[in-house]
Amino acid sequence: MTAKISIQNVQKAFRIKRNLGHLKEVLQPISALQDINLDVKQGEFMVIVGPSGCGKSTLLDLLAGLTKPNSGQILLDGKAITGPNLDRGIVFQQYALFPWKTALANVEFGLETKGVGRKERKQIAQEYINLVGLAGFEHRYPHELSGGMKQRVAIARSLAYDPEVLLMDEPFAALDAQTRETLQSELLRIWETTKKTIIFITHGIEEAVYLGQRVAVMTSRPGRIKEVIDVPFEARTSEEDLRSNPEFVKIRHQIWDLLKDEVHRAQEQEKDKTLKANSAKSNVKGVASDG
Ligand SMILES: Nc1ncnc2c1ncn2[C@@H]1O[C@H](COP(=O)(O)OP(=O)(O)OP(=O)(O)O)[C@@H](O)[C@H]1O
Repeated sequence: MTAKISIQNVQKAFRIKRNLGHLKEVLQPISALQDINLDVKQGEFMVIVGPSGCGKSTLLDLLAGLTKPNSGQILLDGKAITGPNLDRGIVFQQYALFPWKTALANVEFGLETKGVGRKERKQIAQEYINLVGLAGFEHRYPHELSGGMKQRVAIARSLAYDPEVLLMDEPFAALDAQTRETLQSELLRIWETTKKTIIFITHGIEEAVYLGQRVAVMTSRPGRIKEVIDVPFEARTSEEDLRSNPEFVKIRHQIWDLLKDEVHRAQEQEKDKTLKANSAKSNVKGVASDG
């Protein structure tokens, strides 16, 4: 069976400006992703977890078609992704809602782009407002909604134009712990209702195990897929408290075992980057005062 999404030998590097201690800046390549291979099945909930700076958002941008790989390709239903398209919905950490539009009008937005007529647009948008549990709040503006509610609007907006795949980049990271847990279980319910293929990016191991049918663990930069872990829970949306289930705890440990060295390495890289930046700054100061 063809995968819904197939990431094949993907590499991505950026050229960054570096000041090497004299006033001239040079462009240096930094490798963000290296040899990423991953297939996601139709209707699957795939979570990608990795340390800070390992290239998770870079991978999501590639899936969204916002940037292109330096080599390799990403296929959606067997066809190469060449740019952004309504076949992929994106939910970011920051809500990215239009502040001058109501919740309903925000959800209508993608449908407008798709050319759906006014009446049908309203009706579909209302359905998705209801699906995300916001009935009664459709005429509120973003500034009148809590963080969790704004994120519900963002999810409704991405689903309303019926994308093939939902791409989510740390969508709950900015929310408080209780709102986050509520939205996690709501998202599972929405996933079961809509049967969408979801690729969800997170730092959080518990979030990954709770949401994912499979969890792809990434290495520190340059990001590679270290291992893909199966999370074999049948009824994920059941009332049972999955988080205290011994199997859940076991998988959480297994993922932490895979991640801890990577997190350590990522922290060292971060320290190194800060030290280099500081020493470049003081060199520049030195050169400037000498002159
Ligand atoms: N546009 C860009 N130009 C230069 N470097 C970039 C650019 N985007 C990302 N990078 C670098 O690529 C690496 C991966 O970044 P990315 O944001 O994808 O990581 P991440 O895993 O999403 O991080 P975090 O978890 O902290 O959000 C980082 O070292 C980052 O500094």
